[in-house]
Amino acid sequence: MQIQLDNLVPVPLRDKILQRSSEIWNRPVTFTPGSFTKIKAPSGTGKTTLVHYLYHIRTDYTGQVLVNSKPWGTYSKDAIAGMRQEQVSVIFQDLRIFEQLTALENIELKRVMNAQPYCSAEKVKEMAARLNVTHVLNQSGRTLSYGERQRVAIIRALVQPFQWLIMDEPFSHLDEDNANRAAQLIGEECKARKAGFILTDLDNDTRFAYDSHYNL
Ligand SMILES: Nc1ncnc2c1ncn2[C@@H]1O[C@H](COP(=O)(O)OP(=O)(O)OP(=O)(O)O)[C@@H](O)[C@H]1O
Repeated sequence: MQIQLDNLVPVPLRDKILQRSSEIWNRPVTFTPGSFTKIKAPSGTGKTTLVHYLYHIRTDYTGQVLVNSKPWGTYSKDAIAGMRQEQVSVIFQDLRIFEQLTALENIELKRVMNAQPYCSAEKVKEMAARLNVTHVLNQSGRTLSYGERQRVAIIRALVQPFQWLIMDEPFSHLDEDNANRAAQLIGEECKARKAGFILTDLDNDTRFAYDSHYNL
């Protein structure tokens, strides 16, 4: 799955963006399949906006987001749903944990979406143990801490097949040890699928051997 940007500019940020230079906005960008890609930007400059455009849940932009050379908007709802099940996974900044479900149910919901689940239930337990959330798997989403939610959201994103993983500040609620554990797991899972990722963050970091860096 190829993702490209063609002179993408968010309508609400148009004036601000056109006053400065950016390595993402208002220019052609091709994300190389399989590459580990970091997009760095200060708070409030559009990281979450970009992630929502890449996952096609917001479309208030000029220019285009191209998926396999076709604008997102030209795909049918079924085709988009299929791509979100098989080809592109996401970790939102606001995590989107269903509070009426347990942590494990949040993960299972995604795991069994494919008739042939990509991950076994056993594998979920292994990932939970690696990220130190085994003890909260049966706890209500409502009562999870933000750090626990973030780790559950990471596991949930990793139980499906994907060619691209899109992550919006995925370690923002984690201490150093848990962030490193999560990064290691994400890196392994991407390599196992020969998948790439696009990660947004505020600062420089050395958690991954990034193939590409962009300033938003
Ligand atoms: N739907 C919208 N309509 C108008 N303005 C918006 C909309 N969504 C976000 N903004 C504004 O766009 C700017 C960028 O927001 P965004 O959430 O993308 O930034 P961010 O880089 O992810 O920030 P943070 O690091 O604080 O999470 C902010 O000034 C925000 O107030």
